[in-house]
Amino acid sequence: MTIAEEEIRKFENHNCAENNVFYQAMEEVIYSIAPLLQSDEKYRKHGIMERLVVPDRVIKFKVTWLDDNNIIQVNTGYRIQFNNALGPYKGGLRFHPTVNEGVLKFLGFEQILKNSLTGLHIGGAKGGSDFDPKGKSDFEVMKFCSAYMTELHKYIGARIDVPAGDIGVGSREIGYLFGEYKKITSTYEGVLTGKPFFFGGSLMRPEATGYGAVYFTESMLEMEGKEPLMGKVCTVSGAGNVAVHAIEKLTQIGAVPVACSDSKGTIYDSRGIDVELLKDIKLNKRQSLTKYAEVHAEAKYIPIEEYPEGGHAVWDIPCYAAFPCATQNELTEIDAQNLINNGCVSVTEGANMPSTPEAISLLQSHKVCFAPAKAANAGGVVVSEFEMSQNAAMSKWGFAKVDERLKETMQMICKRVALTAKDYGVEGNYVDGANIAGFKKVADAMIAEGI
Ligand SMILES: NC(=O)C1=CN([C@@H]2O[C@H](COP(=O)(O)OP(=O)(O)OC[C@H]3O[C@@H](n4cnc5c(N)ncnc54)[C@H](O)[C@@H]3O)[C@@H](O)[C@H]2O)C=CC1
Ligand SMILES: O=C(O)CCC(=O)C(=O)O
Repeated sequence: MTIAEEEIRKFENHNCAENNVFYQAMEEVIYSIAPLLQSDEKYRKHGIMERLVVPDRVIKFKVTWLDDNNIIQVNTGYRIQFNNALGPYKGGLRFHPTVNEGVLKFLGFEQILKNSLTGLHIGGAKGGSDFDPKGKSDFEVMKFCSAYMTELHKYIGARIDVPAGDIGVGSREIGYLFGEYKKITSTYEGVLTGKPFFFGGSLMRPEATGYGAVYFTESMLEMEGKEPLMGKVCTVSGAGNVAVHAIEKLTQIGAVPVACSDSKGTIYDSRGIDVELLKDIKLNKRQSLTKYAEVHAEAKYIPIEEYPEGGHAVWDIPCYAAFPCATQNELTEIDAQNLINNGCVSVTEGANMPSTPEAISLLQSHKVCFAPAKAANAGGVVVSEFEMSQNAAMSKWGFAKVDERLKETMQMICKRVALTAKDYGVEGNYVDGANIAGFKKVADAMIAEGI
């Protein structure tokens, strides 16, 4: 039995229906770090994996709120504080009907290693609720956020745990959450990141994840001796915060992002996505992507039901570089095969774990440059940490400073991941490089801090 198999066997009890995505994330990490466990016995001796896969605490609570018809609604709220060996717990909040403990454990676990890769002092956490903001009025979202914070405020603080946004949580929700925290605690502190700029947010936090994924890709392509993105056709899935800003940065650097998607369908616009229109439809008005095709008749809208099951229309559009920026396991083996058949050279994960393990193996075996989420989408949490620094110092950084530091950090992460992969005999494998480098730093801190 190999070390990886031995380790995976220890954690078989985590493999149940609710934990399937958590188990998927954990299994990938164990396979990647096996050479490290083999070469340095201290990690097993100190039971690092055993300690890392169990969150420090899982906070689960009832959220009761009144809808616009004065009917009582009940949701479940969570905060999973996973690991604070490197700094205060840090990670987003997701509001989506699919949220459960298993999904948040996967996201929190990934966040530990992602935050470690940034080189900043931030631990890993994730939280959220099964509340669905879709179709709710602003007032209902506000009431839900207030009720959620009524419970959450007991567990967070600028030096304890600093939540931010994720799916379904943008600056509107962060604003309401911050307002309630301030009201309950009478404290004006950097307890949340992703705040609107005019009351303590950092410039560029909304753009950071998407921009960062593009910076990472440019760096990876250069390191792998591939042509840069300028002039190249790109495809992006999703149409939320990460996707829109990836499209915006691609457009700024002269690439041609031709596609985006939401849970109902895909837009293909061969002239390049009109990013201002997309922002207005998805980020301001929260409308369906069909509106895009109503304005630009030349663009094609492909409803999800018109594409064969098992694959996704967005990955069947020829591209040089693909950016999955929607949600977990949205890029399947069938999609990977389509990308390969169409000559795709690189795949960058803007979303968290958007590619299935089978898709990753296939892409890597065909030498497609593959940038895993925990490295490539770290830009969001990096600028969140910049926001924490600015709040702590009561200062404000200009756009150029944030952008420059974000770019530098993404380049540093890319280099560190590539060099780690090389050191461990898996040159070009950014998945293994990211897992080993991320794990090693947290593990060393856990050993140094004792049990
Ligand atoms: N917001 C951030 O700063 C960060 C977000 N992420 C990850 O990026 C991904 C997207 O997050 P956000 O853009 O913030 O969320 P968002 O709520 O702004 O947007 C999500 C988008 O994905 C679309 N979507 C959902 N399910 C889909 C599906 N099955 N097929 C196609 N589109 C689908 C939605 O319609 C929406 O347009 C998530 O995996 C999140 O965890 C990762 C790092 C930071
Ligand atoms: O900005 C943050 O604190 C967390 C962002 C996040 O949730 C993520 O990186 O997945």
